[in-house]
Amino acid sequence: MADPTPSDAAKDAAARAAVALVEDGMRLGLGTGSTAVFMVHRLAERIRTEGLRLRCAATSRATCELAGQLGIEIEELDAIGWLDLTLDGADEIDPDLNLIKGGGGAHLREKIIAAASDRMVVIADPTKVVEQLGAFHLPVEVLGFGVEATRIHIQRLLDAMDLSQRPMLVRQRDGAAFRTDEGNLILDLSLKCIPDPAALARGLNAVPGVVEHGLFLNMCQLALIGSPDGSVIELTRTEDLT
Ligand SMILES: O=C(CO)[C@H](O)[C@H](O)COP(=O)(O)O
Repeated sequence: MADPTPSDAAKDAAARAAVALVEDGMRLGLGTGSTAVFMVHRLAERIRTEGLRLRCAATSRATCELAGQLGIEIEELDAIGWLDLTLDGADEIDPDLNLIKGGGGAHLREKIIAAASDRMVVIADPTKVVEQLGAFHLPVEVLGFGVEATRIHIQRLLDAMDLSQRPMLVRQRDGAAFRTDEGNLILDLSLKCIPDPAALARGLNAVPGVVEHGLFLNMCQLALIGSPDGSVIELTRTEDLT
């Protein structure tokens, strides 16, 4: 196996800190992505060594498969009902802990799981912390049916909001359109910056054919930012401190 990179060490540090928040009997949401992979491994370790009894729901097929390989039983969200805590990665984190997610194309299930949790804790390396959201492309999951009409609606919305935008691309993988776990397409929006994420979220939510976008606003209560030296910084929302 390749030596761990500084970025791996940072992700693992954040993952360890997040898994330390897990208590026996909890109902957990397990996120998706390379940082979440470290978290699932660390969680499996704690289950093995401490015999934690947990009920877990996964945000993607990939996480479900990994958890299964590591001996973590995954249940349907509806079988559990509600979750105490969700641990997930992010593509960008702003000072209010608003997020862009969906780099892995799993943001639909990720948002449903996070919204069904008392608490969402995000884990990341320092490259994900930004002053303003938008340098990372914003993923928008759309139905395949009428995708061109949906694209035109979104373009009009972006024009009306004066959000500069390179051509909106249907995400590709292995030479074909990428399909999400739900069988939908993803449009990646290159916006450079998003001055008013709430207004953009409202606009996207109103477009027929949009299934879910990657803006996670007011959902995350704590971000754990790992560093390659193993230290972890905790970020909380400024409004939660007052
Ligand atoms: O939203 C996600 C998947 O849809 C991931 O959490 C996000 O892309 C971060 O991934 P990584 O930890 O690999 O950087």
